[in-house]
Amino acid sequence: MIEAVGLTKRYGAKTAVYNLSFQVRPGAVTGFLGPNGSGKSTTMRMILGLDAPSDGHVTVNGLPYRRLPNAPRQVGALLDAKAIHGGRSAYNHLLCLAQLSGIPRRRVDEVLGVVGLHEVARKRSKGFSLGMGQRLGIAAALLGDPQVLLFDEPVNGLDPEGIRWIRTLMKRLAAEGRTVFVSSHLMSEMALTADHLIVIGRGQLLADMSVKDFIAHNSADFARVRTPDGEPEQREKLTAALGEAGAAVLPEQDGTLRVTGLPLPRISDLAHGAGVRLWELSPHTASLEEAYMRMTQGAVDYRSTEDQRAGLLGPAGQGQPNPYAAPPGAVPGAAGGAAGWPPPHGAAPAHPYAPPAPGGPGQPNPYAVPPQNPQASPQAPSQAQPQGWQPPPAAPQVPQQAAAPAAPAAPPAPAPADLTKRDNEDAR
Ligand SMILES: Nc1ncnc2c1ncn2[C@@H]1O[C@H](COP(=O)(O)OP(=O)(O)OP(=O)(O)O)[C@@H](O)[C@H]1O
Repeated sequence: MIEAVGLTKRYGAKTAVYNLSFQVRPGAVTGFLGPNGSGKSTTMRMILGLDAPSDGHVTVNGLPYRRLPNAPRQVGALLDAKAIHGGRSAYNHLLCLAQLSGIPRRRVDEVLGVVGLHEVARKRSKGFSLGMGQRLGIAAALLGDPQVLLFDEPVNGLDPEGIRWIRTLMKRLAAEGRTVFVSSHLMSEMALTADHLIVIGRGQLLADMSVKDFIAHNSADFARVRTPDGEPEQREKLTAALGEAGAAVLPEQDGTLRVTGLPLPRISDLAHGAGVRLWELSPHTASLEEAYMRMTQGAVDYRSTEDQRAGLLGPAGQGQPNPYAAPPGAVPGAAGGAAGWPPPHGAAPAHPYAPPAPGGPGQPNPYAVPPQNPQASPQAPSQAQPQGWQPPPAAPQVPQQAAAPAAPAAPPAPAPADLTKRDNEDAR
C-alpha cells in the first residue's frame, strides 16, 4: 500500500505537486494519469525517497521509503530505463543491484527470463534498443520480488508484443496481491490494464476512482445516426424531428448525425414517423481516452499551436464543435478552461454533450473521494473538486498549512501567446 497525504513539492517558484492525497492499494493495477508536466514523475520520485516533499508525506507499507528495512526487496521501480551503465552487460547490471541488496544471484537469471532478455544477457546494454532497455528496467524492478511496484511509462518503446506482455505481467503481479502503480499516456492500454485510476493535473488530484466510474462520469454517450447518402432532405427532416423531441443533434464530418438526449428506440421511432430511412443507428460509448481528454483539457500545459487554432481537442475534428470543450460561458481558465467547468453542482449542462453536472441532485460527485477511501483526510475535499480547480500557486503563495481547506489563489491564466512561446521553446 502506498499512501500520500498532502504531498507537495516545490522547485523554487515552481509547484510541481500540490497537496496530493491518495492511496494505492494492493491487489489492483492503479493507473497514474496526467498531462505532460503534471507531476507524475515527481510524485513517484517522492514515493521512492529520491525527492523530499516540501510538505506532506508519503509512505509505503506504513513507512517512508528511506525508513523501509531493505527497501529494494519491498519496493521495485522503473523510473528511467536509460539510467543504466551502458558499458555493463544486462546480467552484470542486475547482478550489481542484486549484490547491493543481498538478493541471491539466481534471481538475476530468473528475472532475465521473465523479461525475455536471457539470450542477450551478456551483451552490453548500450547497444540495447529502447524496448530492450525498458525490459531491463522492468527486470531490475522485479529483482527483489517486491510487494510494491512502480512503473513510470513502462510501455515506452515496446512493440505490440511487448505491450501485451507488460499488460499481462502487471495484471499477474496485481493478482498475486501486489501493489502496482503505473503511469502511462497510452489511454487505450490503461483501459485494458488498470482497475483503478489516479488522475492529476498541474500537480493536483483530479480523480481517484475505478476506470469504469471515470469513463461514466467524464463522458456522455450518444447515438450515431446515418441517413441515406445523397438525400440531404432526409437528414434535414430527421434533424428537425429529433430537435422537436428534445434531442441535441450535431452533424459530423462523415455525414452522420451525433444525437444525444434520446434513447436509440425513440430515435428509430421518430425516424419512422418522419418517413426517414436509416442506414445506421448505433450507440457510441466513450473510451477512456475521450473521458481523460475531457477531464484534463484545462490542465494541459503543452499544446500545439495548430491544435489551439483548430480547436482539435476531441474527435469531432476541425471545424466541428468539440464535444469535450468547455461549454460557452465557461470561465476560460489556464490553458483552456478548467476553471468553472464542469458546471457547478446542480446546474444544467450548457453543452449538448456535457454529462450531467457532477454531484448534482441525486448524483454522486465523481470527483469526490470514494467513501470507502480512508483518504478522507482534512485535505481531501479541497483537492477533489475540479470545479474549483486552480493551478497550484507559486511558492510564496502556498499556505504553509497543507490542510488549508480552500483552494489556493490562482496565478493569472497564461495567455495563448504564452503557450505558443512554450511550444516554441520546446521545439528548440
Ligand atoms: N528537478 C526539477 N527542477 C525544477 N523543476 C522540475 C524538476 N523536476 C520536475 N520539475 C517540473 O515539475 C513539473 C512536473 O514534472 P514531472 O516530470 O513530475 O511531470 P510528469 O507528469 O511526469 O510529466 P511527463 O508526463 O511529461 O513525464 C514540470 O513542470 C517540471 O518541469
